[in-house]
Amino acid sequence: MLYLASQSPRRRELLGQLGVSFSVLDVDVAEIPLPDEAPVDYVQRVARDKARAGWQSLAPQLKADAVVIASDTEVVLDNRIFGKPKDAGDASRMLHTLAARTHEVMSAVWMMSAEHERGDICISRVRFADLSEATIAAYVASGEPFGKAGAYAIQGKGATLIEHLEGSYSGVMGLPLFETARLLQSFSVAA
Ligand SMILES: Cc1cn([C@H]2C[C@H](O)[C@@H](COP(=O)(O)OP(=O)(O)OP(=O)(O)O)O2)c(=O)[nH]c1=O
Repeated sequence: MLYLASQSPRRRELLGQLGVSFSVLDVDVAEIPLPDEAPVDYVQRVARDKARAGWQSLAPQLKADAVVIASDTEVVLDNRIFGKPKDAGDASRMLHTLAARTHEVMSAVWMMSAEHERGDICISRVRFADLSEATIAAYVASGEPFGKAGAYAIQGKGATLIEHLEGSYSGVMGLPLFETARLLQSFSVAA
């Protein structure tokens, strides 16, 4: 049985796109970078922590046949990590910083079974248009930035802020499907 350790509706939708059946585990892990932790290390550590928390929440009798998958997505610019905005001011500051620049979206996936645990990372490059004050204010007021790394959603109105994408659309949205399918196959889960 496959378990997705995530509260994100986007991840549910994306994993569903692969046509595999799965159950959802609610996990909540602290997302705090360690001092001097590189963004690539941070995103992979958090994905692993989420998968391990999901694994621990499983009843012992389910573990023999279980595969748990979790993911983490962060926006990175100039080595700074932009997670989910705390409030409207935070969202607005993030969008101002990202405007007219190219940032990276790092999405890590981690998978565990009784025998193995392993993960992968997908890094995409996203260029934002030059955003006016009014555009940022209207976008923040729409509510879409909340709960999204970097304060935008490529799958929503946030698409209108993006001039160029190099990489994986599903990775930016929260679950890189190429890497996920490859990992599922390596755990003998058909995808
Ligand atoms: C950049 C970007 C992020 N996001 C979302 C995906 C993730 O849900 C969120 C990043 O936060 P995460 O901490 O990766 O995930 P989460 O807390 O929402 O869910 P989980 O329970 O799995 O930990 O940002 C979009 O939906 N669209 C985008 O374009």
